[in-house]
Amino acid sequence: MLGPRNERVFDPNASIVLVGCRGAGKRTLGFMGALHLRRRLVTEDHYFEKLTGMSRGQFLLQHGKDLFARQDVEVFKRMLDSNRTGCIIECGMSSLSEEAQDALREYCRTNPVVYIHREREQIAALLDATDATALLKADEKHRECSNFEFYNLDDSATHFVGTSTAADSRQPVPSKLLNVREDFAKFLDQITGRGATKAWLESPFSVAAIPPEFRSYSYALRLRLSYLQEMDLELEEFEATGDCVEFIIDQWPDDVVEVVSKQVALLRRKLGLPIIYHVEENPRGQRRRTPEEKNPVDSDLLELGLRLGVEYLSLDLQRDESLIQRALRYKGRSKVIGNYWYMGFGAPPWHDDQHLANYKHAQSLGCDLIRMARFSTGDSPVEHLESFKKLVEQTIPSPRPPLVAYDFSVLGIRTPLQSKILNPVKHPDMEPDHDFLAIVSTYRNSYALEFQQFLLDPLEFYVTGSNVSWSLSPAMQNAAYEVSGMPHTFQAVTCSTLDRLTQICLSDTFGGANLTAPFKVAIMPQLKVKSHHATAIGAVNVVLPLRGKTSAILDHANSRNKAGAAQEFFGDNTDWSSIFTCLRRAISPRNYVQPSKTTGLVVGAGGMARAAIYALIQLGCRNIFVYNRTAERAREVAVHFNTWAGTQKGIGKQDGGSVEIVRVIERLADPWPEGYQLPTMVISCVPATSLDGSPPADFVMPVGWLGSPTGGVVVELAYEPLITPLVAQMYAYRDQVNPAWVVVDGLEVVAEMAIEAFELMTGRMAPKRLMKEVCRRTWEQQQRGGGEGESGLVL
Ligand SMILES: O=C1C[C@@](O)(C(=O)O)C[C@@H](O)[C@@H]1O
Repeated sequence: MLGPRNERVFDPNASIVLVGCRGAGKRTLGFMGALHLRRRLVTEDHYFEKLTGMSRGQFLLQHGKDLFARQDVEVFKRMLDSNRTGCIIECGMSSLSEEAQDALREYCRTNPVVYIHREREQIAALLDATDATALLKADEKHRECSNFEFYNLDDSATHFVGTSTAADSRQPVPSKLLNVREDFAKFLDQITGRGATKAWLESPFSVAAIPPEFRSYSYALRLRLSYLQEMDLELEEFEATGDCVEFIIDQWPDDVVEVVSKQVALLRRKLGLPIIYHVEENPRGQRRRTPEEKNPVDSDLLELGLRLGVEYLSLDLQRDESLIQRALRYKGRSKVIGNYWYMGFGAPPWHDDQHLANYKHAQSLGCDLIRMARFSTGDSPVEHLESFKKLVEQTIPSPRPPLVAYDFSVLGIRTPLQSKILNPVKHPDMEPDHDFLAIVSTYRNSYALEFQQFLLDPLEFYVTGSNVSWSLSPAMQNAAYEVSGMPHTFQAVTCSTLDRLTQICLSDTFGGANLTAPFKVAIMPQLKVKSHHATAIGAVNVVLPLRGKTSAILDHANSRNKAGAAQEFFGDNTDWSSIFTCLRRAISPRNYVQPSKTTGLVVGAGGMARAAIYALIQLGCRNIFVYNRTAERAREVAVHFNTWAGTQKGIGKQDGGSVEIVRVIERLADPWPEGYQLPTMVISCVPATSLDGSPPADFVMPVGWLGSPTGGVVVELAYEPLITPLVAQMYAYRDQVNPAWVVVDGLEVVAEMAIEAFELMTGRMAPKRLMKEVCRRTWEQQQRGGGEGESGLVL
């Protein structure tokens, strides 16, 4: 039997329609979505005016209610019809009419129509009290004429992941709506199917590039709705405790749709992991339900998960046929994990033909992954499961859906590493409680076991360059290895010759290195593979050994954390991406980049300045100015990027000629270049201490360049001292003149670099909060004249 046709895979460029109540945040999300996907934003009000030549209010006054209603629906339909691709369409009040809803239902066949909603109390607070009840009631209809939904979680539902020592009262405030922006971008990437491909093309070794089922080992953190509801959990503490999270719905409160949507939004925001969405048929501790009672409820809940755009839907294939068919028809771009659970005594042994038949059936239904778990009473030696896995490999030609299979008993799963992928794990603080997998290991312990069983090897990692003894990276990386269960080591090694660097890299236990001067550019010719960002910048700061047995990148990526000979290396650049992350986090909605208008200023002309320019380009900025004490070097950098931009589709000319997106400012005394807005993004990449006998740059902004009425962001890369002349100037300016300036200090950026380097080097999510804390703590210890950062080796 074949699975039903998937009804919700649309052309990736199909316009996305946003519907929902007034006050749900459609306009803001529409704006953010259009920026993220680089699409045109069409709003109903604007479209009405464009077609009729007057606003809706004016039309109503002039033509009366009946004509207005007819006109409104006509405009609505035309708006949908003439903008079928390449847009984000924000619907206004018209979507409350029946005729418009019919049109939306029709549109759902070809395009994503997203119902935007948020906590009812919040909407009610925004609306006129008399309106609120009626509007919210009418709003419920939107669920029936949409095919996706996005729960617009209040931004304050997450606090900024930062540190809290006294010195931090000056920490940058994250931009308002940053969380919402990131959640919505992730949602759009999922429903358009562009997320994984984009990550893979840009940086094939990044965590996001390789889905958990394609990693050499991966773990799913089990989180039950009942835990989340009953326990007062700080979800941030679940950071980096799995490769994905399995959200298990095991109770049905009255407002279950609201509760589940909100939990999915919270998990997405706070854990940042792919979600496996599972609706449990017979949860322990709950009353047994009749099939008539449970099938419709569970079927609706499965559909809700798919509407919310979860990455994986877990579907029990021993359930009612119509429930299975409905989920498969609606699957969209979510991957379906087809499950067979044998939970009681008398489960067929692994060599029973039933299991292979089950696998084939799940495959024929179109499942993307297949999961089989079997209650075992000592009747099933480990070898049986292993032979079953081999049988699948030998009899089913590839590509075949990845298999997750394990034995479990009343004591939990047999061993944490039974299945290679999506092994269940729990959070260390969590009681086993009423989980049928009574005991499962934690992520850390399971991962540590991989090393104990020699599946992975302890490796040596480095930060190296001519001046690294004070690097904060060893403290951050070693702390991260410790909490992640990795027996690796990370040390600072002062070295300045390529020969010596090559010697380090050729060791069988070399895991990877962070590079600083003088290697970032000099190493480029020696690298077999580079990310395309590193190629564009012309510099790398992360080097990894390539130990795959084949030339496939996936094979190399999955050989991380393993020792052995490596002759070839991969290079990437986390300097630009960490600056990019810090800028994006700090920029306010009023200063969102508008390519033709927004201006950026980069101070310096070394490797870091190149990374900063590239970060600005990636943010969409096309007016970038560079100032450097030696203007000649700034000119070289400008030529590099202008030539590169000329070869890029969407940035420069199609003929490959040079385009001027980077320009040089010769002197600080010069007025800001005429015809350009004052800068709203400033990145200083010059040292604030004296290096090699030359005087410190001590850069401060000429006051005349600081006049942006909407303020902006200043990113300072130096952190010796932390309060550089520029940071001090900006604090004062912010306090006395314009509070709309945000200052990001050097520790914030260097922690972000280390986080991204950890993920590239190990393929695992970094414990971000911990690394940020260790960064500040180590820096403070160094200031007091001691601490971990000092212990670099000199070679
Ligand atoms: O600039 C930095 C920071 C760093 O030098 C460190 O010490 O952690 C490591 C470099 O790779 C990175 O480019």
